Amino acid sequence: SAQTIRGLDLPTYDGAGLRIGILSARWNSVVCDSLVAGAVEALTSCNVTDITIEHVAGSYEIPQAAQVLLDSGRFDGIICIGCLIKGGTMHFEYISEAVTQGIMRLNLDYKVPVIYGILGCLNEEQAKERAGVNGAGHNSGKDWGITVVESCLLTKK
Ligand SMILES: O=c1[nH]c(NC[C@H](O)[C@H](O)[C@H](O)CO)c([N+](=O)[O-])c(=O)[nH]1
Repeated sequence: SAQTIRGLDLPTYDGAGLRIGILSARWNSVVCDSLVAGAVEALTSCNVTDITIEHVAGSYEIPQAAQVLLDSGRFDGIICIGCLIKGGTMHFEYISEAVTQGIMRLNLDYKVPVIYGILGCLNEEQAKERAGVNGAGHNSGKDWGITVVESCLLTKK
């Protein structure tokens, strides 16, 4: 069978002493809670113990809340977690684009890793597969936990 080449090899890094914030939307919480758990599991595997978890209502609220965390100066990196599921309107497109641009801007303005963990899904099945809900598929939260440590270590070089 064709070996898939997609995905991220998950090395582990020593993230001891890093202060990591996880900012999660409550919309589609079954998915987001699973992603948060995956991120925490990955961070723990990298010896990160200083983990702060905050919640906002929806993905649209994430960039502003992430900016508040960044302005506190208390974090070396942030993982933004949300799940957008396409509905019957254009809401999905508008929120997704705004949140994506907002998170990228924070990375560049603050020079702090702000990891993009906003799932953009066309249906619930896609969301569950990418969040490892009920053990199905792969939990992308694990990727993001490793990614924030790697980016923090690079930033601190
Ligand atoms: O995080 C999400 N927020 C959603 N909407 C709420 C939005 O993020 C804001 O909370 C709301 O618009 C108030 O600002 C979603 N949908 O509308 O479908 C969604 O799928 N996911």
